[in-house]
This record gives sequence, structure tokens and C-alpha cells, in this order.
Amino acid sequence: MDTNALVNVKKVSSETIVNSDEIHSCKTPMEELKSIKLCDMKVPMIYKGNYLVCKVVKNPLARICTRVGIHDLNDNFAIVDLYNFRYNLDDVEWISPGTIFIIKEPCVRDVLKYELKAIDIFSPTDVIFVDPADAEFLDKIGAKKWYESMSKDAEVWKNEANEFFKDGKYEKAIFLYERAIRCNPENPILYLNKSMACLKTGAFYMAYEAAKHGLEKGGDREKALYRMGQAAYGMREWKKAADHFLEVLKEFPANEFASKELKRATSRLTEERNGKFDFKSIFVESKKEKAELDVADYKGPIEIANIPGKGRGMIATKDIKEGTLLAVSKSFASAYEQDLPVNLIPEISEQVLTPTNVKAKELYDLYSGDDNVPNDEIPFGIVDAFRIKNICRFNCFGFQDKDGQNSFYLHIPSSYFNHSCLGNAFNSFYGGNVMVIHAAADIKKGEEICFSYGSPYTAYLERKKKFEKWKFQCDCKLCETDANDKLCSKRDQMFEEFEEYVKANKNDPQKIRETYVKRSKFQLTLSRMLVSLASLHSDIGNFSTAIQYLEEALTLMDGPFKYGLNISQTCVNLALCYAPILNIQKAKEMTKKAFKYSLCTDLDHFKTLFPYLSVLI
Ligand SMILES: C[S@@+](CC[C@H](N)C(=O)[O-])C[C@H]1O[C@@H](n2cnc3c(N)ncnc32)[C@H](O)[C@@H]1O
Repeated sequence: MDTNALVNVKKVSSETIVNSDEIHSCKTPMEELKSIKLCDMKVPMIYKGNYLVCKVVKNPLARICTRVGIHDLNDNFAIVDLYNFRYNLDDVEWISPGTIFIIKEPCVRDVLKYELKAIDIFSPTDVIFVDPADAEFLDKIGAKKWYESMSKDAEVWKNEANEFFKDGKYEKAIFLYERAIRCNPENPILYLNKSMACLKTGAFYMAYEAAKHGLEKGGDREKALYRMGQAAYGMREWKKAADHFLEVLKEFPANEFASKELKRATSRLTEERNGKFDFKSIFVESKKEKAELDVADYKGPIEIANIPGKGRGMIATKDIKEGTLLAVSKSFASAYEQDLPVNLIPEISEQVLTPTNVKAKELYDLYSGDDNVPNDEIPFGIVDAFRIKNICRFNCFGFQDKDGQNSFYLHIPSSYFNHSCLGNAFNSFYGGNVMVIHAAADIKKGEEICFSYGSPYTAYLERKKKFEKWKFQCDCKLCETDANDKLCSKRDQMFEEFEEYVKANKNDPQKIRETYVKRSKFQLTLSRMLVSLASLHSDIGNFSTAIQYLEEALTLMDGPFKYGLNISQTCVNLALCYAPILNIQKAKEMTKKAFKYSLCTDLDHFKTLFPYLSVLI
């Protein structure tokens, strides 16, 4: 047997992993599974109905997954590849040699070169970690031989856990607080400390439960209630959070932290109930690196309905005016390109384990690609990596910041809007983390509300290809017009050449204009060229030509796609061209128009976005 396989973790792309059709997630409770040993396992095979008890014997290695060498209860060796447990793969401490764990329904394959068995784990909830000091549980799974006799003094483990906590090693601290609790289940401090450590790792459900137990065991009420409030806030249960902070203040009125937190929770409640958001502050905050914005989700006069041929979609519950705020959502999970592999499963795993299972239900209800497979109910506390991977594929939004860095976001409520290139809604992002959807037109009660999944500027064939990946065809008027227009792809090609050409010539888009002779509608490519040309001219101070191009572009943009084409920015550009030639009246007119189309809450918000226009408004 060659254990060198361990040093040979393959470099594979994240796609290779998450696309595997063999991703299996165990949905059966541990009590219903039977133990199995490596010698009884044939390869390749998924051992449904079984579990394997193992112990890490070889140091972990990490590339795209974390790989460890394990022994089973017969001391037979195998490789275990753990996917989707961590963002930060450099962190391997969580599975160091000596770690005992159970693999529920293991997927076994062979590594021919090394004549070894290998087990792939994709869903974090397929693993149960076992404390070597937990004699009772080890006995239950037939692993008594791995029992390590350790101190039974809870204080010893509490002190050790506190040290880990101080070093920022929260998971290790949680593991030891749990050991301490097994030694002395009546000590409330252990629960409260565990709760604090859980808050640090974002395991809010566990934090809430631990603080509640601490309270029930007679622990410090101020601390317990405050932590319950913090945990509820983390779970985005604003009312519950506010109630706990109020309870703290009632008994301990001098607690300044609780009064601050109560204010925050109340703001979230107002956002959630009335759609009253401070978009200016959200904008300022979103400009910070890897900003984590603190906002509630809001659902305006809209509801989910079945839309023939499109699955589910959003419809208006009453007549809606253009510019109305329809929805705000904070991303459920996010990943940054620089943190390769891009993988939302570790974060989603934390979120899925909430007490009421509401979040898990909302997540698993999202479209996962196969209309023929009913979205069967996933039991509470189960991370189904395969389903989540598909949900991400059909519902994630990519976002590129100004430095060209990509990030990926899953927004739950916003995932129910279908696409239309000429959508009657417009979605904008605050750093990607927060998605805001406004009505881009007047909408009648019962009408479907769609927004464009990309820029309407995207060339027709490119759009079509993109939609094919998402398994649909767009039947909007723009796609219909483009599909019937023989000059469409020629024009798109000309545009590409044009971009190169204008860079060199700063010339007129006459040739493109000519391609529209037979089509007066949707002259998007022309407007795009005019905007490009205008910017070249304004850069060299040729403002009157820039104005001529921008005014023409503005007329062409004024259609159902005006928000998608960022008409507000074109008005800003015009204002910035009128101002230097001292046509202040026009500059003010354009600034006013820019504000109208900016969807800003108020002038203050607008001025934060465009401070250099402040004097014109
Ligand atoms: C983000 S989901 C939108 C909600 C989805 N319709 C549902 O039932 O949950 C994206 C998926 O919706 C469907 N879809 C979106 N826009 C569509 C359109 N214009 N026509 C047909 N299907 C569309 C496609 O299946 C696409 O992959």
C-alpha cells in the first residue's frame, strides 16, 4: 500500500468538482445508518444506509479540497477528500491527525495508481466529528478503542477553550466548550462562552441555542439575553433581536451596547416593513473593500406567481408607478474571485442550519435547473451540495468591481424575477452584496415584473448564448427585432471594429447609422457608439461635438431600457459638457434629469454619488 497518494492532490478546477454528477448528500438520520468497514466496500460505490468511522492518521493537504489519510476501525488505510468545508483551504488545523469522524453514506472510488480506496465528501453535513473523550458516543459507534482518557474536570477544558478563544481559534474553542459541557452540563458559564465563540464564527443558530441554555441553567441574564439578541440579529430575525435587546434594557438600563444594538435592529425592522432605506449611507459603506452591508430584505407590492413557460416569476400586487422601490435583498452568500476556488457552499452551509429551517426552505425552493425533478423536501440541517451547486448556477449574479475583480452573489428573493432585455424593472447593486430593484416603468396589477440579467448593450448572439446556458430563450421585442434583423450580427461586428476605429480616428458613426435605415426602433448600437465618441471628444475638450453626440444618444436611449443603459450617467456627462461652455441653464437641466433617472432616494443621496454636480442642483 502506497500512502504517497496523499502528496499528489490533483489540481482541478472548481467546476470539475462541483459539476460531478456523483455528488451525494446523505439525508438519512445517523440513527438509521449501519456501520461498515473499508474491507467490506467495493469501488466505485455510494454506501447508502451505512456509515464509516475513521481517524485521521496522515497530515491534511489542501489544494482544491482538503485531503487526509485515515484508518478505519480495522486500521485499514484510505484517502478522504473533503470538499466545500472551508473557503480558506490553507487552514487545515480543523482536521489534524488524531481527529475522529464519521462519514455518512460514503462515496468510495479507487485510486488505481496507488491501489487505494478514496472517499469523496461534498456535503459538510455528511461528516460528524467525534470527541475522543466522549466514551459514551465512541461506544455507541463501536470505536471504544479510540477512547482517550482525559480529565473530567470541566474547568480544565473551559480554561483551555478560553485560551483558544483568546487566540481567535473559535472552532477549537467550541469543540472544547462542548467537552466541558459534557463534563458538567449544569455550569451556565460554559454555554455562554460557547455562545460567544459561535457568534464569532457566524454559527448564529448554535450561538442562540447555547445562550438560551445558559439562561435556563441560571446564567448571567444580561449576558445571555444580549447574546441571544446578537444571535437573532445574525439570523436576520430583527423582531426577535429587538425584543431581546429590550429585555436587557428593561433589567439593565445602563447597558449602552444593548441600546445601540436595539437601534440597529429597529432600523432593520423599519427597512423590512416600510422599505425605508438610507441608500446614501449604504452607498458610502459599499465603497469600502469587501464591504459587509447591514440592511434588511424588503419586498414591495410584488408576489411570486406561476408564469406560463417560465416557471415562477414576480407579479405586481397593485398598480405601480415608475421609480417605485420593489425589492431590496442582502446576498444570502457571496464569494470573491480572488478567494479561488469560487464556492458558495461553505457559507451557505452555515446559513442552512437555522432553527426554524425557514432559510433552508427558501434556499432549496429556488430553481435548480431540472423542471422534471420535483424539488423534494430536504430534511432540516442537511447541506445538499449537488442541489446548492445547481441553485447557484441558475440564480447567482456575477459582479465586477472597478478593478475588474469578479465576485458572485446569491440573492434569494431577487431570484424569482425572470429575465427580459426590456424589463419593466431595473436592478442595481451596492457592491454586489445588496441588490435593489426599482420599477423602470408604470406596471399594472397582475403584470409580470422582469429585469434584464445583463446589459441590453450585449450583442444579440452573445445574449442568446448566455440564455441558452440558463435554459431559456428570451422573447422580448428587442430579441425579436434583433433576430429578424439580417444586419444584426454584421452591425455587432462593425461595432467591435468601430471601437478600434474610433480610438484611432475619432470619426462619425455614419456607417452604423446607415444600417438602421430600415429600422427606427431600438437603435442601441448607435447610441452606444455615440456615447463612446462623445467621451473621446470631451476628453480633448471638444465639448460641442460631444454634446451633439450625447443629445442624439439621449433620444435613442429614452425607451424601456433607459435604466439598463444608464441614461442617468449620459445626462451627467451632458451636464459636464454644458458646464465648461457656460451653458449653465442646460447643465442644470441635465443635472435635474440625471437626478430623476438616478433612482436616488433624495438629493443628498444623489450629491453623494455625483459630488461634482452639487453646484448645479
Ligand atoms: C433566477 S431563475 C428565475 C425564477 C424561475 N423562473 C423560478 O421558477 O424559480 C432563472 C430561471 O428562470 C427561467 N427564466 C428566466 N427568464 C425567463 C424567460 N424570459 N423565459 C423563460 N424562462 C425564463 C429560466 O429557467 C432561468 O434559468
